This record gives sequence, C-alpha cells and structure tokens, in this order.
Amino acid sequence: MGGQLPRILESKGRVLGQAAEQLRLRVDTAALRDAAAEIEWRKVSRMPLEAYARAAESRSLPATLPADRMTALHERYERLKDEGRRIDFEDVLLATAGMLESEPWIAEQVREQYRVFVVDEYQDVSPLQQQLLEQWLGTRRELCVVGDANQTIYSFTGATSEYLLQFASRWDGARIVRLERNYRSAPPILSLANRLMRGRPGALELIPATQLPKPASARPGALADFGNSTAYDTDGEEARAVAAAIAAEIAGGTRPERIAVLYRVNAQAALFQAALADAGVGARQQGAVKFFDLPDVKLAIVALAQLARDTKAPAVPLFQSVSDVVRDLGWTSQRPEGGVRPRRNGRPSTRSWSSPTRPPTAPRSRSSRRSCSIGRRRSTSRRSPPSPSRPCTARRASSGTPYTWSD
Ligand SMILES: Nc1ncnc2c1ncn2[C@@H]1O[C@H](COP(=O)(O)OP(=O)(O)OP(=O)(O)O)[C@@H](O)[C@H]1O
Repeated sequence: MGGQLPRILESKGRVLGQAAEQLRLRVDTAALRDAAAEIEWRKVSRMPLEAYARAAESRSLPATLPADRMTALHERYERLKDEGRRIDFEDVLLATAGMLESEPWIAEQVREQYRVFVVDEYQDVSPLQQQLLEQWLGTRRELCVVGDANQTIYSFTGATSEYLLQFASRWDGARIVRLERNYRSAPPILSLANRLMRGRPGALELIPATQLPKPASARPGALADFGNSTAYDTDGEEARAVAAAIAAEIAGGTRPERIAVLYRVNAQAALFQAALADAGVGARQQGAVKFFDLPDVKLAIVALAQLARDTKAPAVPLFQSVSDVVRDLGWTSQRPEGGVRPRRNGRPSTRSWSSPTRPPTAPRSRSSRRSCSIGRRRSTSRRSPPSPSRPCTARRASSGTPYTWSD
C-alpha cells in the first residue's frame, strides 16, 4: 500500500525489444510481435512461466524464438517491466482479480456498486476476463451477455467462444434470445454469410429485415447473388482476380462508380490498386489522406515532441530514441509489400510503416478496434431486458460484412 502507482505500458514493443537485446536474441519485429501475443496468451490463460515453458514446446512459435528462447524472453520482459515499475494490460486484470480474491471487502464494495452486468462481444472473452466477471458477480445472477461465436477474432490472444457457447449449460435456466433478424446487410450478403457459417458451432441463420431497395439505375440482378465465395492462395492472386472481375463488369456495362472493393486492412490497398491499374481500371482510395495528416503520424510526432522535452530521458543516440518511440507505437521498419503478411497463427499482420499502427497487443476494446468504419454500438434498451435473476444470452446476428472495416 502507498507509494507511487506503477505506469501502464502502452505497448509491449519497447520492453520486449530491450529484453531481446539483453538476451542477445536476433529477432525481427514480426517475431517480437508474436512474442507479445504469446505473453498475452500466457497471462490471460493464467499460466505460470514454468507451465508455459512446457506448453511452449507444442506451440507454433517463430523460427527465431523456439520454446526455450521464448520462455527466456517472457521472463526477461517481466523482470524489466517490474524493475521499471510498469505493468501491462494483462497485469491490470491479474492484479484486479488477485485483489478481489484476497480482499473480500473490496469484492463486496464492487458488488455493491454494480448490480447488473451486460457483456458485449462475449465470444471474445479470455479465461482471465471470465474470472473477473465471476468475481464481480459473486453469487448473483443478474447477467446478460451478447455475442456471436462466428465473430470470434481474438483466439490467438487466449479468448474463446466456449463461454458463450456453454452459457446456457453453465447458467441453469438462462434465457436465450436469438437475434437473427439482420438490419444491417442486404439479402445477398446475408445469404453468403449464412452459406459460409452453416454448420459451425453457434451459427445463426440470418434473416434480412429489409428487402434490397431497387434504384431505377440498378442493373437487374446486379446484386441478386454473390455466387460462391472464392479463396485464393495469395493476396496477389486475389487482387488480380478481383481486378479482372471488375474489368469484366465494366466491359459488361456497369458504371465504374457503382463498384467498390472492400478490404480488411489498409496494407491490401496497394495490391488492389496495382492490380486494377494493370487491368486498365482507374480507382480511387477512399480515406486516403496526406502523410502528415495520418492519425498515426500525428501520434508519432506528439510522442517524439514529448521525448524531446523530457529532460530525464536517458541519453541515447537520436536514431535509437526515434526508433524506440515509433516501435512503441507498433510501427515496423519493413516497407509494406502491398500484401498482408500472414502471421504464424494464420491471422494477417497489419503492422507496417503505412498501416494504421495501433499495436496488436495494446489494451484496446473491441469497440475501439471497430470504431473506424462501423458503428458497433446500439442502445441496449432496444433489446429485451433480461428478467431479473435470470441470466440471458443473446446471440447476435452476424453483420455479414467482415471486410468493411479496416484496422
Ligand atoms: N430494430 C431495428 N430497426 C432498424 N434498424 C435496426 C434495428 N436494430 C438494429 N438496427 C440497425 O442494424 C445495424 C446493426 O445493429 P447493431 O450494431 O446493434 O448490431 P450488432 O448485432 O450489435 O452488430 P455486430 O454483430 O456487428 O456487433 C445498425 O445499423 C442498427 O441501426
């Protein structure tokens, strides 16, 4: 008790970089990013370092960081963090859970303050977050969770849709409300989403709430069906096929301004633009802004200015401090190839000099992650409220628009 509060690490990048340097590990930024994800996974899974050392043997790790080096890196990262009196986002959760467990009076105080709990995006809850939720709840049952197992995206950092899928069996008498009427997307999108998700655990059968408006200018049948989805081996092949399909559409009479390409991460834009140019199709990137107006560039400039004013900052060469600052913001020194570099866990990596740079390991809520282009929030009052003392779970209709936001 007492003393100075520890500082919260904005991202693990810088401390991990120092740890790797101290251990003389030659690792690139991608491997460090994977190490950060491993640290998150270990901590939200509540796994002590010794247990991780064993578990790491059977995990898929970067070639430069086999199990023993990865474990050593975790250990050094934790040590450096403790020495600097800093805590990361997982520590905040761990410390809160530990406090509620060891100090029942604090748990009581929290429970008095909050009576009813609503958890959104419940498909992406980690064991540690679930533990916290249970500690907040105590013996009460005033809980409503909302989620869609088909929108699970954080498994690689230890989240699991199991809590959502098993909710009814864990909470006897829970009321399940299936939100399958979809107000967001047009019927062809929903029918494609239904086809893609059919048979998966917790899959919903989405029902369009509205029929597609038919402007007079629309070519009959233009949006009647998306046909089958096609997967390509590489981003380049995908971009070329998309460009060829667009060129064919235009040749068939569709006006170019009626065509849009929705992509998942900004780094893909360059590939699409190149493929479209090769196919003789002019394209405009929406949201393209000047370099110094990019939010991430502005952020870096603010951080660098702060560092320049900080008289207590350690005297290190300029390139080192600049590199530390931008690395801390999640940037890498590798030029984007226009494609998305696959992570070892199959998820795309979005870090690059030109991509938005919120670190993938930074503490951020799903809502902030999505805030770029899709309004995710809607007043919960429009949903049926859970009856008191009866936990309810609502499965959300998947939006069916997985490619419309860009990180
Ligand atoms: N009853 C309704 N009538 C009209 N429009 C609605 C209704 N309910 C939701 N919508 C619209 O549907 C869209 C999606 O709603 P909302 O974001 O609440 O869905 P969600 O299930 O939380 O989505 P996600 O699965 O992406 O988190 C919003 O544009 C919202 O305005």
